[in-house]
Amino acid sequence: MDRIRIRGGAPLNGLIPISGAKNAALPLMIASLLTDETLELGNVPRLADISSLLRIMSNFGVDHSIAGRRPGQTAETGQTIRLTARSIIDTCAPYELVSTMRASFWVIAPLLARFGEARVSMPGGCAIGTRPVDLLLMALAKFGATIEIDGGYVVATAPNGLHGAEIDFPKVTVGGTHVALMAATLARGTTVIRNAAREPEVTDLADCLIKMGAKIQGAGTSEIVVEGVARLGGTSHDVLPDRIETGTYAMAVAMAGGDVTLEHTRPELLQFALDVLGQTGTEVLTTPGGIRVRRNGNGIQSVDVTTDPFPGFPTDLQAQFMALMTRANGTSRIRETIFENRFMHVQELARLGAKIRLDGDSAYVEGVAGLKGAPVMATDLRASVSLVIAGLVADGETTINRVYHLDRGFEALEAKLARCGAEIERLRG
Ligand SMILES: CC(=O)N[C@H]1[C@@H](OP(=O)(O)OP(=O)(O)OC[C@H]2O[C@@H](n3ccc(=O)[nH]c3=O)[C@H](O)[C@@H]2O)O[C@H](CO)[C@@H](O)[C@@H]1O
Ligand SMILES: C=C(OP(=O)(O)O)C(=O)O
Repeated sequence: MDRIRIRGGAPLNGLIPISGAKNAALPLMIASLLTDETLELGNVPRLADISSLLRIMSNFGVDHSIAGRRPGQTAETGQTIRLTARSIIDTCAPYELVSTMRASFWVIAPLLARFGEARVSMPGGCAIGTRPVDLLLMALAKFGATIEIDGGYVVATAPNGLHGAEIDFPKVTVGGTHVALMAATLARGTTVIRNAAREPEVTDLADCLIKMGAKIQGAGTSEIVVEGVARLGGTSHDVLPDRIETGTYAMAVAMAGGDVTLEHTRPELLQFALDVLGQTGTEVLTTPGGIRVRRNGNGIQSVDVTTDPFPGFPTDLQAQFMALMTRANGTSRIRETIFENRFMHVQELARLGAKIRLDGDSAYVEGVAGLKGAPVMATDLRASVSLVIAGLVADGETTINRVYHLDRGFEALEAKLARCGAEIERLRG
């Protein structure tokens, strides 16, 4: 299994290109199941999760091709993937394929909406809490689907198609909103989704669905109204920039010090997190195509944060921010309100010398003068990258095991950091 080795101490200076968002690319790829025409997606990141979803789509009989690089494109431009779900031969998503990744469960919505049936294994994904799918199933039942659980699979049927529905989510769910949105596009009549997730990835999916012919209003607000249509067509769409990757590198610069421009990204995708970063004493400036992050000489101030649905502080940046706070002046309280078990990085950060006390949904991080390199291992994607951030300033060598978690969500992580001066390398095998 690959490992990543970092020698801490080097500041970061230069340019980091931000990839397309994993959490937008995945539902966009799934949306291709809603039409028999071709959906062309640009700026798709090269990630393990994308390959895993392509395997699942191939299993259904979806044709796909990855376009060659066009003139003017660089390795950082992202890949263009064309998906055509013309003749679907199977509507079952098996356990072996679905168990590695949460988003793959969402195929249930377009399969049901277009073919009237789906058999999908209960999902996997990052080990950050129990992560039930009750709200997704509640939404599908409201559309008129019959839902049964059989041998670890959700079996959903709607032989006469779906009908529009009033869906009130009792809590904000990104996956629930994606599923309801996709199902609603082909349901007969009007659907109203209340307490919808406002995450930019939901808006990106809605924008693409609208280009495919869907009638959607209100995406990006907490009430989305969808007028069902008989069929959707193909289109071309570029995946929006990855706000979590953007925030991760911004925090890495805040931690290591230096001056880095994050290219091909947009500050409004993570304004709350950037404001928090500003409060830590890091300079954050908007540039024409991205964000410039700078911290030279001054210390890191502790700041309290609470994770919240968008536009609040994202749970997917909580671990990275905690890594930053391990070196801050003073104590920071970090409250996790989205997932009940998203503190798996605490014990690994402690191996590097961090002082963190857990109390219910809060971590109290007392900044220390220095961290010391050590072998560490993480159990999920964002936790793994928080260890990279800590490793950037830890004295000596930090080796991060189980790099496959990082490969799920960070494209060319070592190359992007090494180009800015980090001493980081992948040890293969
Ligand atoms: C692939 C992808 O986009 N993953 C993101 C997505 O995950 P995901 O879509 O799984 O997260 P949700 O927004 O659905 O989860 C939010 C909360 O709702 C709960 N819940 C959810 C569904 C349900 O049926 N019942 C229920 O109780 C969850 O346990 C959690 O406590 O949004 C999360 C919250 O921003 C992010 O951390 C993940 O990176
Ligand atoms: C939790 C994440 O992914 P998933 O929902 O696929 O587990 C994530 O992207 O941080």
